[in-house]
Amino acid sequence: MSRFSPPGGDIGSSKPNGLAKAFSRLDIEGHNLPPSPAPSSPRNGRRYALATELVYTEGNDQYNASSAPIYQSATFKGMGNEYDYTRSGNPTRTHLERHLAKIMKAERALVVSSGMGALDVITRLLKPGDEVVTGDDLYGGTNRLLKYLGTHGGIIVHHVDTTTPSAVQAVLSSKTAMVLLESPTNPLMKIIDIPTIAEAAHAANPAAIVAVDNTMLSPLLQNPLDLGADIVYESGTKYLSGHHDLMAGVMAVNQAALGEKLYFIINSTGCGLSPFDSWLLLRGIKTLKVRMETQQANAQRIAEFLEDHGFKVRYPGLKSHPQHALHNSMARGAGAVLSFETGSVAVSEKVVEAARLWTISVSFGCVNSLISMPCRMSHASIDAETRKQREFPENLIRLCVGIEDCDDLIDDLSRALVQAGAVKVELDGIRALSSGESVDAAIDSVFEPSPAGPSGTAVASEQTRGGDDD
Ligand SMILES: Cc1ncc(COP(=O)(O)O)c(C=O)c1O
Ligand SMILES: N[C@@H](CCSC[C@H](N)C(=O)O)C(=O)O
Repeated sequence: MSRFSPPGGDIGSSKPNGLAKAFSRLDIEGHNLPPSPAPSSPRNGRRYALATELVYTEGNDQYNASSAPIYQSATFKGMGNEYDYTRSGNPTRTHLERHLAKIMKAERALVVSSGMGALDVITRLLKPGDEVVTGDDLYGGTNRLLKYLGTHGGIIVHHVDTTTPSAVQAVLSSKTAMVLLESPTNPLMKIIDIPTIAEAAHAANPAAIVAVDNTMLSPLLQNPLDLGADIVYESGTKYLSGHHDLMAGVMAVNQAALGEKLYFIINSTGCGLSPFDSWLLLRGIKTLKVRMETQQANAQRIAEFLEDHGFKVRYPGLKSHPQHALHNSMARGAGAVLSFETGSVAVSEKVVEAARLWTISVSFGCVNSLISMPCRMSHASIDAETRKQREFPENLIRLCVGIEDCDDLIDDLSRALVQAGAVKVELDGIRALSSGESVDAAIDSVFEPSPAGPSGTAVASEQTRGGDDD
């Protein structure tokens, strides 16, 4: 029996039930959705809104458990049943996968042990001699895996500026087996024209697979499958789970054959998500909308705050973002990651260290706000020479905005900027240093008796990280 179309489709059941019959696979918009623990179409055929789908899952567990049970079992008794061994399939994982297929508007979703695990599964579709076209701003781990495949797997990888479709077009050919995109990119927040590039890739080679990493936005804000991608994947470690308490990778497709290939690799390599992590991820997904909306609103305010104070800020929610309109044509929001520059690596390090509410940490998507320096942390695996060639700003600070009170976040950031000497303190507030302005002078000006600055400025010269309450 295919794991894709089990009878009944509900957790804890191997028998057909009424739901599969009552709800057509095709909704009114023509989405061909899998049998699922959460019916996509209410009785009038209209699709439920995502907010409803995120929280609504249904099962026919023998005790009517309202929370999907965790099938913490490696093996299942019997012969020829739907489940025999958790590497091949587990009811808790299946429940999550069907729920994800629904919210990702996909025919099939699959979950593995990390985002990198998902990319490993996807790139196992390649064979030696195949060409991959990808960006010049990518998550460091993605860059690392592609470099490994280029060195040891006989894959030819083209890193080009994917913000310029003509640069992509120039390297596309019948040998292009995969186009791998992030939009927004991590950490420069560049926006990629997914529909245009997907169309060009398929024109160059109809068999080419366009894979889009949607980690930055989650299915709440962007659906790359609707934009021409063949595979969308995400690090479920980030927004989908939301609490930095699990690692997961998610893939979704609309082509059944492609789904079967990915499933074959997962079963063969044994990277399927564990039952407990599947359950945790299912729980996290339910609050995706409320978390992301608060995080995004905070991010927008913080991006505007930094821009208003003279910093170069990269956030697609800002009108000044060069691809603001393109982003809005593909997505329903700008997400909650932004990056900005101070103009000096030393100053940026001081800002990161001076922040208190903003935890120094890699990753993003958590309810807590995080601050990092990509070149020292998440992107340190890209060697310095390559970063230089790709004009990666070493002084870049990345902010991953959480759900805290936004005024508290801005106060803490203001104080850190002042304390680090990233700003001049003027009569009417703080201002980013212009290029050539001395950091020392700015620091001196903080220590001089000066009129009160903005909120947080007055304490800046007294507090240090690890001070009074640490
Ligand atoms: C954009 C992006 N894709 C993929 C990954 C990999 O995910 P994971 O850490 O879950 O392996 C990360 C971060 O790690 C990421 O930032
Ligand atoms: N040491 C890790 C760094 C993980 S970075 C996680 C995340 N994608 C981010 O962008 O912060 C590694 O080497 O992979």
